[in-house]
Amino acid sequence: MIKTLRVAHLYPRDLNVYGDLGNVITLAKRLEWRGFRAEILPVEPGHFFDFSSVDLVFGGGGQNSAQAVNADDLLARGDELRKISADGVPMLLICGSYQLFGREFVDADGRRYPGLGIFRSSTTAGRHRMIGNIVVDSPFGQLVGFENHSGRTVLEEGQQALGTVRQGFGNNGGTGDEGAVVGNTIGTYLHGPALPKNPGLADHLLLCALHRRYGIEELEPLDDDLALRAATVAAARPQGRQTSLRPRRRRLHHLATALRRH
Ligand SMILES: NC(=O)CC[C@H](N)C(=O)O
Repeated sequence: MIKTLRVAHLYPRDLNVYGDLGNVITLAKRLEWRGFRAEILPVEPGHFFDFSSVDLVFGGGGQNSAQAVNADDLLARGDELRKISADGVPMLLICGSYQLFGREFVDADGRRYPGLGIFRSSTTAGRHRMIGNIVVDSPFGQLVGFENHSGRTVLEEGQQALGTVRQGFGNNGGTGDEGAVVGNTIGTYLHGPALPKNPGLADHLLLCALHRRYGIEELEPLDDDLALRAATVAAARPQGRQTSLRPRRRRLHHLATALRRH
């Protein structure tokens, strides 16, 4: 029987800006490439959903209007989500979802949306949007992505951030931190989507879920990760030295070089 992970995808129609669906696809493919299987379960507003047998939760980003439409529905699922978060079920929340997993989100018109309070954070929308590429130093390596948010998220004393902003705005453009982490629940502003560009973060979430469900202790690296890592290292070498990368890896080399230039 193929070992399977059940992935709850929060409001896939509404909270899915900037290709955030690509995160779910990445989780599924990185499982399949290793002989596992992913069962993606949409959580739709107004529909019953049982989180008790879920192995991983993903929520994408969305406009203020999309957040407003789903805020009450998410709040109604708060007890279940807080319980499984405390039980160690890995979760990745991007931007709009991240904001609603904090204590509250106040939109540009001053409307308050109570959050789940899993992150000890509060978000207030400002007039100025924070848009652009972002680089974050984190325990999962240097994370790269794209951000576009007006919400300024402030972490309370003692609330762990995902990382430190090396380039970009991060939580609020002022405190230098990005994202938030509580146990295996991770919030971040990284769109892009985040996980294809940051395989270390993707595999962290998968390993948490595989260990919790099947006791698996480690994941073998995937060929592309090694190639991408090799390509990135090669790109950092002084120019002029021929790399021995195969054509496919050479493409990755050029990709890594192009990425480093931005
Ligand atoms: N990209 C997003 O998810 C945006 C979240 C929220 N509407 C904001 O602008 O801050």
